[in-house]
This record gives sequence, C-alpha cells and structure tokens, in this order.
Amino acid sequence: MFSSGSYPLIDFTSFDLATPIEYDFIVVGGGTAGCVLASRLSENPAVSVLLLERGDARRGWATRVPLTSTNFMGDPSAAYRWPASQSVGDARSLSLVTGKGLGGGSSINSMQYSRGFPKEYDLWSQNGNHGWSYAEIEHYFKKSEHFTNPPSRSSPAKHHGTQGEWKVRDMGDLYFSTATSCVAACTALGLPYSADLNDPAAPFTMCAKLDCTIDDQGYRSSTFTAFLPPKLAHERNYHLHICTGAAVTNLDLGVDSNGQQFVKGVAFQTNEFGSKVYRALARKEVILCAGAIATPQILLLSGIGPQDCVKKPLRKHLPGVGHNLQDHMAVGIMYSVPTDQSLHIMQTSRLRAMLELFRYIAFGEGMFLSPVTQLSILVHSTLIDDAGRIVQREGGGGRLPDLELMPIHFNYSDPPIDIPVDAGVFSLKVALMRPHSRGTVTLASPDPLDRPACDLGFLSNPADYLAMRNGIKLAKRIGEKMRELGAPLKDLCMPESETDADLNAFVRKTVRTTYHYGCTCRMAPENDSDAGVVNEELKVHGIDKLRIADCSVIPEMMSAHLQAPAVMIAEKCADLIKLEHST
Ligand SMILES: Cc1cc2nc3c(=O)[nH]c(=O)nc-3n(C[C@H](O)[C@H](O)[C@H](O)COP(=O)(O)OP(=O)(O)OC[C@H]3O[C@@H](n4cnc5c(N)ncnc54)[C@H](O)[C@@H]3O)c2cc1C
Repeated sequence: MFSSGSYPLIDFTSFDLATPIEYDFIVVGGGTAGCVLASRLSENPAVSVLLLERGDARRGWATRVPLTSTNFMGDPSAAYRWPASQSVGDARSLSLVTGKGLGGGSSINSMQYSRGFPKEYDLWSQNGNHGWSYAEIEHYFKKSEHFTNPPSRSSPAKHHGTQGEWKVRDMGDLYFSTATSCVAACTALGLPYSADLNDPAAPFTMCAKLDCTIDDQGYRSSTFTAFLPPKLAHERNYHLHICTGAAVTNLDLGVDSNGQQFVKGVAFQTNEFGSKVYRALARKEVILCAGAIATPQILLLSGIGPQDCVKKPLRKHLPGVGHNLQDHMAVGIMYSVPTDQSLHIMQTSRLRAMLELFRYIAFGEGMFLSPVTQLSILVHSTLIDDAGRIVQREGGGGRLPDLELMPIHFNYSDPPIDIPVDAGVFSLKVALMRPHSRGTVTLASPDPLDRPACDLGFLSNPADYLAMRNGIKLAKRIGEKMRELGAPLKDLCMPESETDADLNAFVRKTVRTTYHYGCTCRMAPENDSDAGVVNEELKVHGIDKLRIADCSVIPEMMSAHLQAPAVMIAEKCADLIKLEHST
C-alpha cells in the first residue's frame, strides 16, 4: 500500500473500490492550512486522519531554496495558473496562480510573514464571529511560529512564538541599497519606520520591515516541511494517511433521521480525465482546506451554493458560496536601476548567479534567499492629498490602511513587459488592501477536474480607483525623494500624467492579481448582507459534519498577506474540533 521513497505516501489506486475506507477525519487539500490541520488532528494516536492533496509532494533541493522555489522563478508545475475573466480592465486576460501540492501556497509564495492588525480581527469578532478577536487568536499565531532573530539582535519580542514548528525569520539588514533609500524617503515623507510589521502596537501608517518564512539554514519553511516532516509522517503513518495526486471531486451527502443533511465522506480521483472514482468515509468530520478558489468549487460540485450555480441536484441553497471573491489588486510603477540592484542580474549574468550560489551554499546569504521585497508601506488613502503627499488629518491615523506599497527588486508587471536586457528593475507596487470590488468563483463546467471560472471583478466598484490613484501618486513621490537622496532611478513604466483620466487608464492597463484570494466562503451569518457560508466554529451552515479551514473563510479582505492568517485559522480549527470531539 505504501509507495516507495523516503516520504510515506499512500497509493490510493490500491484502494478497494467496493469498500470505502473509513477515517475519523478527512482533510481535503494539503496546502498551507491543510498540512497544519492534518498534523494537529493526528497528534492523538487514537484518531485516524486522511489527507487528500491534488498536487504532489515536492521535496527536491530546489523546492527548498527560497529563490528557486518562488513562483516567478520556480517550477511552473508547482502551481495552477489559468486565465481569469476580468470584466473591467482593458480586456486583458489576468492569470490566477495558486499553489499545487503539499504545502500549497506556502511552498511557492514569496514567504512574507504578516499577520494583519489586531483591530482587523476585533472587527471579525464585533461582526458576530465570537472567539476571533485578536486577544483570542494571537496565541494561535504564536503556537505555530518558531521565530529567530539574527544572532546580533536581542531575543524575540513577546508577540512572537519561539516553540512552534513554522520557521519565521527576521532577515536582518535590507539587502539592496534601493530598499535602504526607500526607508529614508518614506521617513522624510512622514511614514515612520517600524522594524517589525507584526508588532501589535505598530501604527496603521508606517514603512515596516517584513519577516520571512525561511529557516535559520536558509531554506523555505512551508507548512509541508514544517508540520509534516518525514519523521513525523513516518511515526504517524498507521493513523495519518497522506495521499497525493488525489483530486476530491465532490462530497457524499446523507440525511439523518431528523431530516438534517450531513457529510458522509468524499469522492476523489486521479488528475487524469475519466479515471476511476474512489471513496472515503468520515466517521466524524470532513474539513475543506482546498483554498479560496477550489473550496467553493467542491461545494458547488456537491450541490451546495447559489441555486442557479450548483451542479444539480441542489442540496443546499447557500448564496455566499463563491461570492465575495477578493484579492489585493495591484499595479506597479517601475524604474530602471543598475543590474546589481535587481534580481534580474541572476538571469542576465551567469557569473553573478554562480557567485551568488556559492555565497548561498557556503554562508547561507545573498540573492538565493530571494529578497524580492523586504518592506511594506501601509497607509490609508485619505491621508494622501491630491499632490501625493502625506497629510495629517484629525483622526485620520486611526483608520486601518487600505493601501500597501512595496519596493520590489524585479519587473512587477503581469504579463511582464519587455525591458532592456542590460537593465535592472526597481518596482513600487501599489496594492489595494481593502477593496470595494467583489468577484466570483463559479463552475466553468460540471467536470470536477476543470479549473473553475473566476471573475476577479477588479474595479467593478469605482470607489477603488480613488484609492489606487492616491497610492500611485504617493509611490511617485517616494521615487522622487529616493532620487533626491541619490538613488539611481530612471523612469521605465509610469502613467502618462497624474490627471485622474491618465491614472485611471494606467490602473486599467496594468492591474494585476497579488494571488491573495479570499472570502469566497466567508465566516458570517447565512443571511448577512454579504452572505456567510460558515459560522464562527467554521461549520458550513446547514450541513453537519462539514467545516472549512482556509483563506476562503476570511470575512473581509485584510491588510495582511494571507499565509499567516491561513495557518492561524487551521490552528484554531484544530482546537475547535478537538474540543467538540474530546480527541
Ligand atoms: C505566487 C504567490 C505568492 C504569494 N506570496 C505570499 C507571501 O509572500 N506571503 C503571504 O502571506 N502570502 C502569499 N501568498 C498567498 C498565500 O500563499 C495564500 O493565500 C495561502 O497560502 C493560501 O492558503 P490556503 O490554505 O487557503 O490554500 P492553499 O495553500 O492554496 O492550499 C490549497 C491546497 O488544496 C489543494 N487542492 C485544490 N483542489 C483540490 C481538490 N479538488 N482535491 C484535493 N486537493 C485540492 C491544492 O493543490 C493546494 O495544495 C502568495 C500566493 C501565491 C500563489
């Protein structure tokens, strides 16, 4: 039954199709949240857990090196990439990208670790999701985290965890001098510097340094490598079964003697069209962790969702499934810089790439640690005046930021615009953190192996233009100030002018996804104005024995990048399940 190799995977094609195997818990999707949940639930040797992951288990050296494992430089087969429809932009096809394989997004992302502000979680709680205020969830962030400071620094602040599985690292000094110059420019423009983005006491307006999910050996710390390492998987393989290449196609539903619908188990198959269908039963619960795009797809394929969108028969009309899709839509203004100020040098100079490889292997430092970005600049758009300057307004600093600007040492356009081969690129990304626009996930076809249809809905609410325009103006002021301070920036990709019309046109032409998909099965009451799909215990409304634990449950897009919130949600879900089932 066990496949060969050093990682104990279960070969489900040896399952007897006539007799479904039974487990206490079935976790669907072994991505960022799924690996954490499977690990926590299987802590009790008396509990049996099946983890079904559609992608594979990638464990080679390059999948652990930060630069070579990151989506833009890594193996394209480690991600799903498919076109989204975009009703508003300049009819460009935008690419959606999500992680595929154990670790999911955490195996291919840019490794930035950000939790979001305490006030954002307090809002979850105030909006009816009791138990999710920051005071009630901070310990889940700390539980998973193993934070390390560079040796020269003092011990970690008390809001960091040091005993968890997931390695988070302060990356030390800023790598590129353009980043240092960016901090100086921000400070001069009224954006104070903070050394720790995740400090709960940090102000809402700041230029902050980011930590990364990289271990002290210089390897990527995905939730796969952190929570399901080979030793643990071997020790538990009699009660934790990990299946890769297993695409869950739908939930098997039943009705109990009270007429209440519940989940009996799941159906799954290999990624090959027309392959056999396998089944597994859940004695206690099924937990969907397939991410903000695939989780609603599985529900729709199971007849759960808006009645006109589901694969028939309709089992439960839940209007929120697949609705409220949100992402941090972004644009980038770009400058050319000397190539040694940009990751482009790794593509254009073989000698430099070899030297960097040597530095990485010998000393654990340099560009292979992938310093794509080390800073996050957060501000509310109403604190930016028409000229793009920060203004102090009465009470203005008390608003959660709706913009994040990031210096990125690479070409931040999608699809990438052509740049001269001998140029390096410094981009200032402008992302909308609290978008008003909403998109949708629907079925493209009844075939469960097809990618679902996604309309990102960017700019469908005109209110989003105003914030983006202010963000671009601020980015331009930062670039100008950096130049004044001596940074060698030459304009490369800019709006024609700063009129509203030209800025709007620039946004439409260059808007792109930041891959932070969420809110498609939001945690809220079923009849909320933005309809909810799960309750505060992450249970799907109206269907027993079914929970969701991934980015789809985030009630409203927040100012964090989403991998840390996904892990926190999985940690809390594990505790909710253990409490209910006394495991
Ligand atoms: C390129 C990129 C860069 C990013 N950079 C950052 C960053 O620097 N910092 C940050 O915080 N966030 C970043 N993000 C976002 C973050 O990684 C994701 O939001 C987060 O990892 C999502 O976690 P999840 O558990 O919800 O889903 P995922 O991690 O996507 O996991 C879902 C899993 O389910 C599996 N699956 C899907 N369908 C099925 C099915 N039918 N059956 C079985 N399994 C299935 C998938 O293969 C996948 O492994 C980035 C994302 C991407 C794609």
